[in-house]
Amino acid sequence: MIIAVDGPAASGKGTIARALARHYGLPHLDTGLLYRAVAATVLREGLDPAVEADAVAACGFPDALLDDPSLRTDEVGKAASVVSAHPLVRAALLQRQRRFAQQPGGAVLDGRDIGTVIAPDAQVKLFVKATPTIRAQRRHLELRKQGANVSLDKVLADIRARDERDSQRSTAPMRQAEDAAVLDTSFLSIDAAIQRAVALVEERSHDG
Ligand SMILES: Nc1ncnc2c1ncn2[C@@H]1O[C@H](COP(=O)(O)OP(=O)(O)O)[C@@H](O)[C@H]1O
Ligand SMILES: Nc1ccn([C@@H]2O[C@H](COP(=O)(O)OP(=O)(O)O)[C@@H](O)[C@H]2O)c(=O)n1
Repeated sequence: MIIAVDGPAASGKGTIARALARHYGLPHLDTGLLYRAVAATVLREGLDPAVEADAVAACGFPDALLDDPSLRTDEVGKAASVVSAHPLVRAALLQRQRRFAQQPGGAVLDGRDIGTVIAPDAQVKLFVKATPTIRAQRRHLELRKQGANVSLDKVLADIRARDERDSQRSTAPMRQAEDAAVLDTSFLSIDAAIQRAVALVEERSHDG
């Protein structure tokens, strides 16, 4: 079974995807990390995320970089959103994600375009969302725990800018697949959101 989990920043899609992978004993890929690895490589080399050739040159990053906690910073997230708009960057990362999705036994992937581009035939597609204010509060808390000193207003402005860039780009924009089930986590605890996600997977995987 392939489970595709998409949604905007800090909606809770990673938390849900990890929990589903555990529940069903499936491997999980956080595809945002691939774009973050490209972005971190570009920034480290003093190159410009907005220049497509600079970002493409960074697509050969070593696998070990995916475990680096510095990929989780806000600065890298923002640059990831910039590099991910380049069609050649998306093309360079496509096969790796498709191979992961199509491994025998299935997989859980989370990102922005899993249900629409990477695994359009996935048996189960979830689109996880929450209001921008709630997502900003969650991300703010996370950044504070990392020791970052940033205001809630700034985090909210960044979330809105990222939503805009991710949904307006021409290649593989973030959007809900027509056959995706929406899971709004705004007023759900983490446990309740996971329970709801498992219930949706059960419903959908028995449908067809
Ligand atoms: N339903 C929820 N209620 C409260 N906090 C949540 C919920 N889901 C996730 N979080 C927290 O919000 C932050 C972002 O969640 P995450 O799953 O990483 O989002 P995404 O992968 O969509 O960016 C994390 O700190 C996570 O623990
Ligand atoms: N499948 C994906 C996953 C991430 N991305 C991009 O990568 C950026 C970082 O993704 P992420 O999932 O790590 O970010 P968060 O949602 O955790 O903040 C996003 O803003 C997207 O621009 C993408 O374009 N396609």
